[in-house]
Amino acid sequence: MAAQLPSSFSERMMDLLGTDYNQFADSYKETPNGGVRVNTLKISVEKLQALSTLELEPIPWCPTGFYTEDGARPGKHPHYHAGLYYIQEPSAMAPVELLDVQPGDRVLDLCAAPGGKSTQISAKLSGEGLLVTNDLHPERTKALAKNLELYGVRNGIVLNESPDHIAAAFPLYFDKILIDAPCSGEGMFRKDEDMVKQWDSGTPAKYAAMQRDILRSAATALAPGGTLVYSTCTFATEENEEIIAEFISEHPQFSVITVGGTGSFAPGFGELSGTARLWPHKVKGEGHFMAVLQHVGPKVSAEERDQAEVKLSAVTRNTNKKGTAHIKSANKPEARRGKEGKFSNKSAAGAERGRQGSGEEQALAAYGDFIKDQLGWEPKGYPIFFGDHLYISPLPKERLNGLKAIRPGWYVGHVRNGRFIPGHPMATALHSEESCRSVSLSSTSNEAISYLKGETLLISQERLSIKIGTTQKGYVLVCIDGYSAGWGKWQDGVLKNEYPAGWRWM
Ligand SMILES: C[S@@+](CC[C@H](N)C(=O)[O-])C[C@H]1O[C@@H](n2cnc3c(N)ncnc32)[C@H](O)[C@@H]1O
Repeated sequence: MAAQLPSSFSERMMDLLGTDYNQFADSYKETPNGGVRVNTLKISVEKLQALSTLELEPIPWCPTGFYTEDGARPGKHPHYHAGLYYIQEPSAMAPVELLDVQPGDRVLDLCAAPGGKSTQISAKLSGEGLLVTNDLHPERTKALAKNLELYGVRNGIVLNESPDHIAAAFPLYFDKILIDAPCSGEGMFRKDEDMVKQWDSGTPAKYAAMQRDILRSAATALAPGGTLVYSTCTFATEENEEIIAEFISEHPQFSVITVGGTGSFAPGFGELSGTARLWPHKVKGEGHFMAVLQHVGPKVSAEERDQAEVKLSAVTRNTNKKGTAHIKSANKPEARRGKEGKFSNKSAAGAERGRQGSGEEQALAAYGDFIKDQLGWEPKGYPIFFGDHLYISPLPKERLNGLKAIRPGWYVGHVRNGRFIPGHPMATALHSEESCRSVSLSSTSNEAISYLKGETLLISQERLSIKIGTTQKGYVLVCIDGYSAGWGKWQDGVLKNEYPAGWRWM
């Protein structure tokens, strides 16, 4: 690391670490470790290990994470463009492991951009349940949305909201919440010199105020019995143990689950020894802090919580003197809104169409034709239109009323002149066997890179995988080593490239 550590930072670290300080300071002479995390939404760890030319060394705290060797350029490989792995700092893979996400959970990632941890959560959800992923800063939500798309997430909603708005819209709603808090970033000094330049001795106190507010909002949105993981990439105790101690004293319904002192995790300081730290002089990774907070209330299933919300909203409506419902539609539980909109279910589709008017009805019909021909199966979820653009969402539209949704669900495409044009994110989330037409390009051939550069390819008819009863002409799912990367349009031996300009290989 070329930049000098600020002297007030070094003095504080000497006080904190005592005799360990010299070892800590020496770690700044070492090169930071690089890492990749396998995207198990698309490929298993074993298959990636067999396929990849990268030298992969396991990261102890993340079964899907691997150190990459010095000088490796994992971003310059077609596998990266097929979303097979996410490039992530090794310590940053730890918080989601501690959140213990299970398929079917409702998960909120409150401070999520650019999306490293959200993509990790999605992989653990395996397409079941819900991920609401959020960032306060509008510019940063663009990268967040793009990463969810690159990694093939179908059950994610991207918001650009303040945590208190989210808490008001989803009270007692989530099984798991991650707060990867904005922080003074001291743990990243070795990796990112800009963090050193932006730091002064007042920085931790400034962030502590934000962290306090974010934690309070998260406590409101967590369901009884739920789990909240709070993490930072900083060393300052005022952003770590002190914040957690204050939170627990204000919220006695939470307790700290002990992880510090187990495996690679060093204990937190003082009474908060159950919280965990990753130290750059003790593990191969940058500095991190994590606290696992458990709501002590009895666990209640999502369905029971929805039922309770229905009863509660009925009571509040009845006791409201003006006789009007004062729970905004954004708070209505799914149970009151019936089942998911389904194109094959005539009654549900009819109701949906009735609400949406004839333009959307026609657009849904065009979409229905497309998926019948291209997929032969129907994606699960609620259809949500933004103009001509269609999303398939894990939540009904009304659930998102009043919230700034950057992506209300899986973007499947748009309708132009009555025809459905599939979107790039639809392709990246499909497995080759889920598309009636596909072609696989080898990552070791020039073809894969030509495709990623946006070039037209010559592909003979024999190379297409076509399901019985499907015509050859039409949209083709283009895969790299068998894993989806985008669309092409095939006719008479020519594959017209549909890889979007903003995503191309440079
Ligand atoms: C440490 S970064 C998150 C990194 C991300 N979790 C990942 O793994 O890629 C913290 C994020 O919090 C966002 N942020 C800052 N203040 C916030 C707030 N009050 N509410 C929500 N997000 C906030 C920042 O824009 C930043 O993207």
